[in-house]
Amino acid sequence: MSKRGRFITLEGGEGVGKSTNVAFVEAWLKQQGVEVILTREPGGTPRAEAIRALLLDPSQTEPLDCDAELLLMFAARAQHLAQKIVPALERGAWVVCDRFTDATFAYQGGGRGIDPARIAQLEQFVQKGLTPDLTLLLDMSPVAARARLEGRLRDQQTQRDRFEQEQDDFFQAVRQAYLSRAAAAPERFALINAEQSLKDVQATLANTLEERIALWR
Ligand SMILES: Nc1ncnc2c1ncn2[C@@H]1O[C@H](COP(=O)(O)OP(=O)(O)OP(=O)(O)O)[C@@H](O)[C@H]1O
Ligand SMILES: Cc1cn([C@H]2C[C@H](O)[C@@H](COP(=O)(O)O)O2)c(=O)[nH]c1=O
Repeated sequence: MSKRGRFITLEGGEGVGKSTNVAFVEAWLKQQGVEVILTREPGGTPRAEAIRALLLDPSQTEPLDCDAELLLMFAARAQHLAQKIVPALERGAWVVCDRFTDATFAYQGGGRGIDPARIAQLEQFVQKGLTPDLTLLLDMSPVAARARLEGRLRDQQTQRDRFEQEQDDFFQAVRQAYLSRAAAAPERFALINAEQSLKDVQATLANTLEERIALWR
């Protein structure tokens, strides 16, 4: 039987560079000879991506209830875990995921104000104890990150999704919730200053991966 793979997540607010750096982490791990599955949340499988579209769609006029939003996040996660993440880890592949449950604590907890104890109940119900081995938290000021995001939206000519339409105070609360979680679990989290140049962010990521992976050998 092959050894269980490792589960690495990237987290942070909007526009901090997760999509850019998740690809860097994948390439770095592949260079070490590891089989890597790159995925994202909400989404990662066809049915979970359908739930993502519902969650991000900015065109619906009917407001989305906060509890419904929370449950949809966990419904997508249950599908993603069952169809993709758990089978990959069990056959020994490493899974690199752009956002996971820390995003729920940050956005639905910090941003929407849902009691973290209720989120923790759903986490236990859906994940049954499965948590990431390493979480790379890309941290920067939401105001500076918004400027980056605006550039990307202009280049790609896309409109803001339902979360990207939130105001600065929402993203400040998201950032604080992420930082509190990182402070409470330093053995799992690595805090990365995302305000650096891309070259420096990626050098920090490579050093962090090297150090943390050495501890797993
Ligand atoms: N360190 C950096 N310095 C300057 N620009 C950067 C840096 N990292 C990423 N960018 C640019 O910032 C923009 C946002 O990056 P990216 O799409 O990777 O962020 P994201 O965190 O995935 O955003 P979202 O949460 O909306 O998915 C992109 O145009 C990207 O090229
Ligand atoms: C997993 C997860 C995500 N979200 C939010 C955060 C983002 O605004 C979107 C996903 O878009 P991205 O461009 O892929 O970052 O979903 C959330 O609110 N709660 C979650 O659990």
